[in-house]
Amino acid sequence: MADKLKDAKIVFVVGGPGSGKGTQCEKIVAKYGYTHLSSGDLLRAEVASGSERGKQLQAIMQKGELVPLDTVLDMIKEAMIAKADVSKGYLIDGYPREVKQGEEFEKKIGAPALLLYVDAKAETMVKRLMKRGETSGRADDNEETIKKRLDLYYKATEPVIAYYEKRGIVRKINSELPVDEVFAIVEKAIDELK
Ligand SMILES: Nc1ccn([C@@H]2O[C@H](COP(=O)(O)OP(=O)(O)OP(=O)(O)O)[C@@H](O)[C@H]2O)c(=O)n1
Ligand SMILES: Nc1nc2c(ncn2[C@@H]2O[C@H](COP(=O)(O)OP(=O)(O)O)[C@@H](O)[C@H]2O)c(=O)[nH]1
Ligand SMILES: [Mg+2]
Repeated sequence: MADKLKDAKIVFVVGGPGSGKGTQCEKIVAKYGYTHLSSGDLLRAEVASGSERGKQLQAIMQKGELVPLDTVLDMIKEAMIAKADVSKGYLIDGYPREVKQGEEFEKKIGAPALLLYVDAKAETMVKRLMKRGETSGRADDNEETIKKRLDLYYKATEPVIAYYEKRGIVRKINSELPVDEVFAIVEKAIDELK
């Protein structure tokens, strides 16, 4: 099964909550036809299905904590395999959240060619999430959970960036700029891949 993914072009999209990962991924999809897999969206779909597993996930996500590694990884892998015949490449958005998640991904699926590090100040991220929370309907877009998500990001996810920097595949994107200017930097990084 995993053979299907052997030569897949894989891009990790990493950054704090509200940094603009999803926004940039949409633009990459429109221009390059990559398959966008947001780990958070996959988890929210499971919650929305009302399954027993979904109920457990909801409780964890509402607290801003990380769901068990295998759960997310299995979902991503399944979704990747489903698109393997048509996909030009994969944007893995919001994953890995910790170094261990990256290691397991590489064992079970493959190595990333690029890590897009979407970088914004904490203050900017909080502002964007509070604004998004007005309309997103997301249970975790509230002040208390946002704070926990940020803390966990700095503690668990920033080390992921250092880990891949040693391999020379990190491209840091300043997402304080307007969306289109951010995308101009993103395009350069994606173009280098071809
Ligand atoms: N690999 C992942 C991805 C997501 N989550 C859970 O799903 C929640 C929402 O994830 P995501 O949508 O990626 O949220 P953020 O990164 O906070 O940012 P955004 O929604 O703004 O993209 C996280 O807080 C966490 O509880 C997780 O445990 N493991
Ligand atoms: N000003 C500005 N706002 C942005 C930018 N990128 C995203 N946003 C806004 O910030 C919020 C969070 O963006 P999203 O893509 O969901 O971020 P994610 O949490 O990293 O996936 C959204 O409401 C966007 O409209 C950007 O580059 N500039
Ligand atoms: Mg997102």
